[in-house]
Amino acid sequence: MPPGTLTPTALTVRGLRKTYGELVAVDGVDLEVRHNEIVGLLGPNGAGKTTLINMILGILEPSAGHILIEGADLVAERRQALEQTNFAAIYAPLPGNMTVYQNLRVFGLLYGVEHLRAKLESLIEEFDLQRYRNQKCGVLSSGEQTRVALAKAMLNEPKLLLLDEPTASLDPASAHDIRARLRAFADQRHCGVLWTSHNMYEVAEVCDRVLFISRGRVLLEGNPRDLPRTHGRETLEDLFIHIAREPLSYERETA
Ligand SMILES: Nc1ncnc2c1ncn2[C@@H]1O[C@H](COP(=O)(O)OP(=O)(O)OP(=O)(O)O)[C@@H](O)[C@H]1O
Repeated sequence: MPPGTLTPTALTVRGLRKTYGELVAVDGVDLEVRHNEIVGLLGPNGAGKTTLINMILGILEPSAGHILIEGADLVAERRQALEQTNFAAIYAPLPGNMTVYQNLRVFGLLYGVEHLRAKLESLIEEFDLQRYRNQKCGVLSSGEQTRVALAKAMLNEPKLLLLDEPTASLDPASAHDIRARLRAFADQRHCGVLWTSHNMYEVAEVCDRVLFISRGRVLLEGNPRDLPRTHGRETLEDLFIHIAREPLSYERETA
């Protein structure tokens, strides 16, 4: 494929499975994330969302299945695949004893970002971090730390962005602002985003498509604005609660 040509998908997952002894945490998941697309990964606590994301990040080894990032196989072409990826989550804060600028610079050097100084300035501007640039990350509020984590996640201009509850600690205005920035990032950079959230209002606003996962399996997939009515529910939250309570009825429906 000629350089610069986009592959059909940012992420393709086939038959992905992860077991811990008897427990099947992820049970044969197939999914795709296309460019310019924000896909919500929804499911109750313990459904397997973080396990799935950790396998896509190459942190956890799958028990079975394949992961392709921008067409590169995560096992056979690991470096090429991971170079196209980045990640942000509240449980993975940046080192607290370094300043915002130092953190972004160190990650920029690790990623081999070209014109790093200019890139850092534009991200500091974009994420409204000017006031905190010389503050140690450990003293920032969780909302401020989230903005730094998102700026870090965009340093290498990933084609696949994995976000585990990116707005969980943000006030409603900041969360709205971050959603708008991520939407713009996906559209302008032709990036695919896989986004986990327990906030159904947010998911309906920002996601192009959602996947409901329960007990490690994808039960439903579709447009978050249409899915509730298709399944006889008023809202995405109603649908979520119903699936979480009665996952077996949806397994039969999709079988
Ligand atoms: N290292 C591990 N060893 C054993 N079991 C694990 C391990 N990691 C996760 N699990 C189990 O795998 C299942 C899926 O966990 P996972 O963290 O992926 O869920 P989740 O959907 O991200 O949940 P939450 O919404 O609460 O973050 C859970 O039952 C969990 O207890």
